[in-house]
Amino acid sequence: MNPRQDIQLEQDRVSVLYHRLDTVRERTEQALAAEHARGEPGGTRQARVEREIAAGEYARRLAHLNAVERGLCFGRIDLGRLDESGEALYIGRIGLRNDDHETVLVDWRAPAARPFYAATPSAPAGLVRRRHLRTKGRTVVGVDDEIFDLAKISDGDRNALVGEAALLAALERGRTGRMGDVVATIQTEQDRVIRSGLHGTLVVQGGPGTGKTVAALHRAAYLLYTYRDALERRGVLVVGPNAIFSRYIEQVLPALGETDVVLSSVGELFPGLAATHVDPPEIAVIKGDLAMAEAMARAVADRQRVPKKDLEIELGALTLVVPHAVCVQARKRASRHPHNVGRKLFTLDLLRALARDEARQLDAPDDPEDLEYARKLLWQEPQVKAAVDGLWPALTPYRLVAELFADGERLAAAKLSQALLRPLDAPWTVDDVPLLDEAAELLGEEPRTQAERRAAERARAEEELYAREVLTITGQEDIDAAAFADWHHDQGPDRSTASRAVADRAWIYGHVIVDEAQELSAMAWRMVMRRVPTRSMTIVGDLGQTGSPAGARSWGEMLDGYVRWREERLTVNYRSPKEIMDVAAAVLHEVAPDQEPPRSVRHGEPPHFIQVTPQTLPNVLAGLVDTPADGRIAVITTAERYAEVAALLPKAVRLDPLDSPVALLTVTRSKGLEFDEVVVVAPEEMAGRELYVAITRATRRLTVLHQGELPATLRGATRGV
Ligand SMILES: Nc1ncnc2c1ncn2[C@@H]1O[C@H](COP(=O)(O)OP(=O)(O)OP(=O)(O)O)[C@@H](O)[C@H]1O
Repeated sequence: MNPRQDIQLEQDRVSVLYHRLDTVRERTEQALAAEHARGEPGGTRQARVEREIAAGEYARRLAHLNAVERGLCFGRIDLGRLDESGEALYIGRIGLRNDDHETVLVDWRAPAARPFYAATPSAPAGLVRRRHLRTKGRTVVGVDDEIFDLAKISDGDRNALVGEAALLAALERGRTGRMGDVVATIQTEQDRVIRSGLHGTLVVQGGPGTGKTVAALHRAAYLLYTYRDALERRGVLVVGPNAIFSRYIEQVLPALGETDVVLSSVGELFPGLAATHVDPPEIAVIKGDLAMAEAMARAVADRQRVPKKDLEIELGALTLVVPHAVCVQARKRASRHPHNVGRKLFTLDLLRALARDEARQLDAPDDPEDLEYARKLLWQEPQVKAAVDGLWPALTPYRLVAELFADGERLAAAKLSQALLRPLDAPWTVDDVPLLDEAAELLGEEPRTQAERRAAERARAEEELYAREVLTITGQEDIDAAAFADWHHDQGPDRSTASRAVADRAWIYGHVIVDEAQELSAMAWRMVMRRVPTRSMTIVGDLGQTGSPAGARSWGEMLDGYVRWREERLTVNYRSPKEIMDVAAAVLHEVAPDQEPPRSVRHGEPPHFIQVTPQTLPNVLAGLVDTPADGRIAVITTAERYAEVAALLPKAVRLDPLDSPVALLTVTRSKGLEFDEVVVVAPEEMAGRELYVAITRATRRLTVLHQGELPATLRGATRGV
């Protein structure tokens, strides 16, 4: 068959698949419309609930069907023989069946699709051919074949790329400013990461551009497909380095049909706060150290005081007294509990003692009911409240941490450095967030919230009971009563698992993915681990790129205390051409000699090195960013140089870095992103690891502008160029 016939053959098949998609979509739309039509006001509560749940399910299904329009089918595998007797499976973004319930399209995540990604010439997994279909809209524009012929395997084939032509075509495309999915071209080593089981902690170590982020996101989609029952209710959390990064990746999962995943950065993990400020390195190191957990406990204990002598409270003509020993005993009893729970016990003990003293002074009989009444009255006295607040105040995490850092004596009591001192109204930093979380654990809930929670639990139990009844009456016992109650409680699909999870600090996720994980401090790990007691996690990062002074130098250092983890490595760089990666490898060798640089799959332009002076920098920079380019440019510099360079690029600063044709970023903010062209300004002022991150953001062209002498590692590289 010649290529045109192949394309025609596949076009026929792809047209059938789109036709099927249209049919399924139409049927779902009709079913949804029918549910809405039934939705006239009135009817029993039970009927309304049934309608709502069915409509929600259809709406979800419809959104999913709409999401897979682009690139519905992208692959075909042939098993057995390449003639009529062989079997061909088509691989796509979702699974489809015909009216006879036969599979006509295999979901990329289904076990049957696995050979499409995992087969190599030396281990073809029963395949005789793998075919990538290139489509534009609904039209097949090309096919790329790999024929597996065991007789002709060479050594080089053992490391072969899956669908090399399709892969290279995907990599050559200009970047859009948003990460896209790669379902059609997932590589074998990435496939291993994606399909690794749900249980336990998987660490994925890989150099820049090896597809750690993209593989982690496809893994989320795979896990949700394969373990939907286990994950749908608890949800999946993806933690990234900052909000720009979250926006950079936010389209990947919806394009794979998954919308119910929480994307967050460490600065956003405490509900109600979105911290972006960063501390100076020496402060970040202190706040990130695990010793901070004990210091926070000391800071809380410091807010649980007793007077040096007896406690005396003047109430009109009376002076009520609580003996010192009673105060000490009350504190001892209460301090075994979280602070805000302890406050209640402490208060009760003091009120008891005060009521007894009052009765004694008034010669009143020692009657338990009278005493209880007296206690209640005493609690209404402002002097009593003020005394308790002075000794054992009700605290929120914000108040505890803000007052700790604003008071030298409190810092000293917690055995913390005075370097942490700052104004009471200082903005919250990213490194404060794990401390607020720690504080929330130590403080426990405020009594009022606890009462609210109990009420909510009662209401919840009633809802589940009601849901069970509805499902039994309507003969839908296969639907999970708790999920049904959730849905009903939330009045439809709007309040999804994700939106409930985001708002609840104590939410426990079914799986947590941490990206750029090398940047997390020990305290940040402590916070993340609270959200996933099962330790079902995927941790992706690169120890060669650690920028935070409180970040990881080894995975064991951060993780061994929590879990026994397994590791996969990604070794191929899909982002930067070999010429750029060679320069990066020299830098890596200097800063992290134990880390292996990834192998690039493409060739391109060698990097350009230009020496500038303060006088020539504006013109040189303007020349680089003004030249009409067919892609997106990032200018990357240090935090110290940012303002100076920003003055030269006012437009770049005004626009969103992900949408602007020219973006200006500090190294920290460029983490995880990529651009067609990168201009590095002031490499001589960057730490080695920063330099490594900056130069590995480029997909096509790298220009390095240096004023002083080039860093030694780059000097070697220029000689080779
Ligand atoms: N199998 C693939 N097919 C097509 N493109 C791919 C594939 N794997 C990775 N890429 C592309 O390579 C680029 C780098 O991927 P990604 O950002 O996931 O790498 P990373 O390892 O997270 O990098 P970094 O450590 O620098 O953040 C992205 O544009 C991604 O889409």
